[in-house]
Parts: sequence; C-alpha cells; structure tokens
Amino acid sequence: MSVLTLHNPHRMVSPPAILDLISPRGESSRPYVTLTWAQSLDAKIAGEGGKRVILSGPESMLMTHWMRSRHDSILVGINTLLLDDPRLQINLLPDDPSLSSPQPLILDPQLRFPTTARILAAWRDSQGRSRRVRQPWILCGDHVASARQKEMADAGARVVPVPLSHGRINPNDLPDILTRLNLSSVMIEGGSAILSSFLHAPSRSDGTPLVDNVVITVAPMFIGKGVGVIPEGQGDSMPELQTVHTETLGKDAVMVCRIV
Ligand SMILES: NC(=O)C1=CN([C@@H]2O[C@H](COP(=O)(O)OP(=O)(O)OC[C@H]3O[C@@H](n4cnc5c(N)ncnc54)[C@H](O)[C@@H]3O)[C@@H](O)[C@H]2O)C=CC1
Ligand SMILES: Nc1nc(O)c(N)c(N[C@@H]2O[C@H](COP(=O)(O)O)[C@@H](O)[C@H]2O)n1
Repeated sequence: MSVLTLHNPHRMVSPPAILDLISPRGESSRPYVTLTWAQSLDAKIAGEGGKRVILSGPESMLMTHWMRSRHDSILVGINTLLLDDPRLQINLLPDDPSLSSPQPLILDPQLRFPTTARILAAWRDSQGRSRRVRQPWILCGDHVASARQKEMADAGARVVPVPLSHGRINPNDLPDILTRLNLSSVMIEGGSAILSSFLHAPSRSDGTPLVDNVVITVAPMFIGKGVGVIPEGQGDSMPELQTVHTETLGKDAVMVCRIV
C-alpha cells in the first residue's frame, strides 16, 4: 500500500478539480498540447549533472498522474529518458479499467535510446496485457541507419522516423506528427531543452499558440546547482503567460497558465 493510500484513501479515487481547467479530451480537431514540469523556488527541475530530484509532494505527484491519464500521449526528450529512466505510467492511480497510461513519445534525433531502458523492459514484460504499460514510441531523425532502427524495433520499441530541423524535431511539426499517429493530445513533461523549445515555438498556422496550457508545480525548496527550467542563455523572448488558476496541493503550489 502506498503512503498516499495510508494517509487518505479518498485522495486516490478522483482527479483534482484543477484538472477541469484543461480539456485534452475536448472536441477540437487539432491535437491538444499541455506543457508541464515541477520546479524548485530557484527555478530548477533537476540537480547537478541532471540528477533527478523529487520535487512534487504526494498530492501534486498524484495530480500529475491524473493529468497523464487524461492525455493520449506523454512526451519527454532523450536526455530525460537517459538520466531518469522513467516509466511514464499512472501507477499512483486506482486500479480502474477505464484508466490508461498515455502513449510515451521520446524525442530522440540520433536514436540514442538504450535497449536496457526500464520503459522498454516494462513493455516487454507486460506483453501488451495492460492498458497501463504502453510501448515506447521513439521519434528519431529520418537519417538514422535502418539497422539501428531495426535494433530498437527488435528490442520492442516502435521507431518513427521524422524529418529534422537543425538536428532537432521541430516543435511546430508535432501537431501533424500526432495526427499521423492518431493521437489527439500530448502532455510534454520535459526536460529543460524540450520545455524551452516548445515555449519558444511560433504559433500554429491558425494563429493559436502551439501550447494550449502550461501546468507548473512549484515546490517550496531550493536546489542550488542544477538544471534550470530553461537552459542558460535561452531565457530571452519568452512568451507572456497568463495565470488561469493557482492552487495549493499539499506542500506545493500548482499553477495553470495559458500563453497570451
Ligand atoms: N522536474 C521535472 O518536472 C522534470 C525534470 N526533468 C529533468 O530534465 C533533465 C533533462 O533535461 P535536458 O538535459 O534539457 O534534456 P531533454 O530531456 O530536454 O532532452 C533534450 C534532447 O532532446 C532532443 N530533442 C529533439 N527535439 C528537440 C527539440 N525540439 N528541442 C530540444 N531538444 C530536442 C535533443 O537530442 C536534445 O539533446 C533531467 O535532469 C531530468 O531529470 C525532466 C522532465 C521533467
Ligand atoms: N511532476 C513531477 N514531479 C517531480 O518531482 C519530478 N521529478 C518529475 N519528473 C518527471 O517525471 C518523470 C518520472 O516519472 P515516473 O517515475 O516515470 O512516473 C521524470 O522523467 C520527469 O519527466 N515530475
């Protein structure tokens, strides 16, 4: 039994109301994009050398898992995959068959994804039996050698080659990529380079911001030396954010913002 369940069994059974402010399962014909992260008071998302830090308390971490369950897909950069070895599941949520983990997407231009990654081992072990354990889909550059792509496919991942722009996957290509993959929403969790790239991205062709919502968990702690929300030198020309709502969840403040 988790610490959460011991403290308050009721906390586990329904999503926090703050999530009603985001609507990734709406009627929109275009993919819905949520950008989210947890940060310290000195605007760090990880420790020195990219060491993972647990910033979120139980309540806001649970909120993050509910938010995961409401999106079709979840996206991280390859450095986050290499440093954190995440699972990207909804393991804090109740065992309810109507809940499923989002489809993990990893932006990995050079296809550095290791065959030993936990997310891949979990998928192989599950043999597709559970909606909570999903196959990792890796978006790599279309230049990557087919032998290397095959190696990852043989290890159990789905490899999706896409065109690169300046060695990266262009954030503005993401909506079309999602549509092609039959995914109608994405929750982008980081890390720093990915957050910066999506925050700096120009609007979509219809004039609306690429990112529909920004959900930030602020933990009352200092990290000191570590990985900033935005990499050094990339803090200029940031978009203006409007706060839609701020709420205290346990020890943390959770902000829902929109880009204006
Ligand atoms: N506190 C939090 O909420 C979170 C913290 N993190 C932390 O973030 C750190 C990793 O962040 P970073 O080193 O910045 O790596 P990252 O996870 O942002 O990955 C960056 C890599 O993604 C690839 N990429 C593909 N398309 C890209 C694009 N459009 N823009 C930028 N990169 C693109 C590039 O190869 C690039 O090197 C880890 O220490 C991890 O613990 C990660 C997620 C959430
Ligand atoms: N919401 C949140 N709070 C924190 O304190 C964090 N360190 C993170 N990190 C993100 O969660 C991923 C790991 O999650 P799982 O163990 O797979 O559930 C990590 O890779 C970051 O994306 N998030």
